[in-house]
Amino acid sequence: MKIAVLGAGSWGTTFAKVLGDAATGTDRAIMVWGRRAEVVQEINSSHRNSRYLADVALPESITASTDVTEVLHGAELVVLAVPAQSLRAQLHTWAPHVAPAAVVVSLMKGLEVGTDARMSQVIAEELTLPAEQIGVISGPNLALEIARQEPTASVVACAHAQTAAWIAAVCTPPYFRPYTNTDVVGVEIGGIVKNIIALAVGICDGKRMGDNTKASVITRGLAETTRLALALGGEAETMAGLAGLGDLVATCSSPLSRNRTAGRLLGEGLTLAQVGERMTQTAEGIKSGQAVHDLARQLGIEMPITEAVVAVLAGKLSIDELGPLLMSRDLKSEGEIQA
Ligand SMILES: NC(=O)c1ccc[n+]([C@@H]2O[C@H](COP(=O)([O-])OP(=O)(O)OC[C@H]3O[C@@H](n4cnc5c(N)ncnc54)[C@H](O)[C@@H]3O)[C@@H](O)[C@H]2O)c1
Ligand SMILES: O=P(O)(O)OC[C@H](O)CO
Repeated sequence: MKIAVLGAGSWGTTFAKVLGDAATGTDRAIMVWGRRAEVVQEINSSHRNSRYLADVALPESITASTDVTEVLHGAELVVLAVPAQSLRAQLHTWAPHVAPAAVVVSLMKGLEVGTDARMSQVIAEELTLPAEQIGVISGPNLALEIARQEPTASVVACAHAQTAAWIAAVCTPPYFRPYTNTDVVGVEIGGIVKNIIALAVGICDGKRMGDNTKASVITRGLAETTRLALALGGEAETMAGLAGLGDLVATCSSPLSRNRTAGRLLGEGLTLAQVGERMTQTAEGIKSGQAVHDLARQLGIEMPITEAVVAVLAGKLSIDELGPLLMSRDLKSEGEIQA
């Protein structure tokens, strides 16, 4: 079996390792596409990607190339792990090389700015694939912890349960346990919005705020994530699961999170441009925030934390105004779905 992983960053490389470790001793071949020749060369010569994963050793079943034609040739499973805003343009180039029967899986947690499309929708449009050939993997999945083989659960979502089960069976090494779900919308929305909530929690960290504040942001963040997911046809149970609550907790708690780190730097007083200079990896919430905000507006969904974070990112609200703005909202019942 050949598997193509497009994207040799933190999560793409880690997931290639998951795929390799899930099939030790078989003839599975995993080929990774990377933009940077030096990263590709290091994977091939030393079985490492030190730029993203320090000294983690990669399985020998993984090879890499900068030539996407070679990587996609004969791949029955194609895994996508590039920044969300770059996916559509990349797929224009990649589409002719994807086998018509291939199953394509998104590892990405972003919403496309301008179209408000989820990554599974971008894939369906650009590759003209049916829903049964498109999967999504999301959950509390900080790449470095998984690369270090720390036990982790995740969610494999596909509208067709059989495809989800097939994908899950392919990516189950001893340290990674995927659960299946047919709620693609809910799984994607959980992964997208938690990045924005993590920016807010990071801002709290940067302002030296305590755990009550952060727990309040996380919990109300889950409430607004759930409102958006339900409005789009997602399920409440998904938001209480690994791709909802689970990912929100992991991302908002971990110093490894790029989104929480970006928020912390903003909270410490850096400008967005200065944060961008410091970050060497993708913090999807910074760009997806605007798309989530636009989508919520269109649907008439209140997402006050997202709205406030987006206003901060746009320079329309100062960090010091953020807390008072959220605290001065009208009082309401906790159970109000549209609150
Ligand atoms: N790192 C994690 O812990 C983690 C976990 C789960 C999901 N994700 C999601 O996976 C996706 C990829 O994240 P990552 O952590 O691998 O990011 P990363 O920043 O570590 O790597 C991104 C990769 O994409 C490449 N890239 C950058 N710009 C590109 C472009 N314009 N076109 C093509 N390739 C480009 C980079 O060279 C790099 O190889 C994101 O949506 C992220 O939210 C990440
Ligand atoms: O580092 P972040 O903030 O992109 O989060 C990584 C993963 O999505 C956590 O599940």
